[in-house]
Amino acid sequence: MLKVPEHQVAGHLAIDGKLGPLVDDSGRFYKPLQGDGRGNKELAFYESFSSDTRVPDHIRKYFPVCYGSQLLEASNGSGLLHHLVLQDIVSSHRNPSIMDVKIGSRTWYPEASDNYIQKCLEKDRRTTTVSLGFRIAGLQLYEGKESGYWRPGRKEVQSFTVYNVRSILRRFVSSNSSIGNENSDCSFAPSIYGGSAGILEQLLELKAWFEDQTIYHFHSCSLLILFDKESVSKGSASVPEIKLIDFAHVVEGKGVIDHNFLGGLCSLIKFVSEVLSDSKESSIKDCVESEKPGICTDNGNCQ
Ligand SMILES: Nc1ncnc2c1ncn2[C@@H]1O[C@H](COP(=O)(O)OP(=O)(O)OP(=O)(O)O)[C@@H](O)[C@H]1O
Ligand SMILES: O=P(O)(O)O[C@@H]1[C@@H](O)[C@H](OP(=O)(O)O)[C@@H](OP(=O)(O)O)[C@@H](O)[C@H]1OP(=O)(O)O
Repeated sequence: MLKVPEHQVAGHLAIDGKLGPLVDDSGRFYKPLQGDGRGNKELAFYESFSSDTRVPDHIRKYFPVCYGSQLLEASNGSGLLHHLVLQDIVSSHRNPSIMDVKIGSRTWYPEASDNYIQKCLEKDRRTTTVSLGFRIAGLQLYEGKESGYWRPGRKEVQSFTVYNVRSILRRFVSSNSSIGNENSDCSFAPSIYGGSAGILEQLLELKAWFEDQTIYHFHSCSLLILFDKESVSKGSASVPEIKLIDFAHVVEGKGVIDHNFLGGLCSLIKFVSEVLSDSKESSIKDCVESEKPGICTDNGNCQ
């Protein structure tokens, strides 16, 4: 039984009779092949990527598994349509907080039509793409059983400023995220952004590959960043994940590094690093000023 994804945070949504992705109960994500060649380009990328021996195994974990394509009833009732069959990255998470971060200081690419370049340029300037090298394209923050999710709409997301992005990256890893951004406690930063399996280490591993790979240029791709806040707050291990998605505009690298993506990735790494170091500084300060001063451990605890 196919249904609309419960935790889709950006892109084309299969609601109100529109064409969009669907999911099943066995961990599959079905993305309709988009028109004017974008869908075929994305399918061709997955086929090329999955068989490219130049891609190291430790980098493959940052991409969804692709199971090929399948002819399915389109969500907009237009009949049978080819869909990409992908691993549903979210299916193993109960109440995921998710951020879709579109990487790159430009989402257009030289080979695109003038109209497409104009459309992208206008949005890149209006959002934080040009100023930061990335933009938040969508997000949902789980704020507990009572409050549920904070899911800003498309218009609000596209109006985010540099200040908003900085605040959201703090709010994303805060236990008190439902209150104003200025007071986000970033209490989950050490375990979600930090640590050997944290977001920062994963971003740095991806960065090392992008400093060298010249096979692909990942235009208008997103990094999906997700974790289960509830399991973290209960102290159980919740491995935060990053996954690259949306390869409708990937072009050949032709022996040149993807400096557009790499620059945006470095900028995101800088922002995440700042949240992490701020959270450690405030933990040390709390530790020293607490009634029983102790030693502040690496993951921000005071013993
Ligand atoms: N493999 C996946 N597993 C789970 N969720 C996914 C997966 N791929 C995409 N999504 C969800 O769907 C959203 C949109 O994905 P994607 O960007 O591929 O679609 P799109 O319609 O091409 O978007 P855009 O309009 O930005 O090009 C993502 O933000 C994410 O929430
Ligand atoms: O990048 P594409 O594949 O041409 O599709 C764009 C894209 O989905 C874009 O969203 P984003 O990538 O900026 O998040 C859409 O803009 P809105 O979010 O403002 O709707 C465009 O509408 C998409 O173009 P199209 O409508 O031609 O599919």
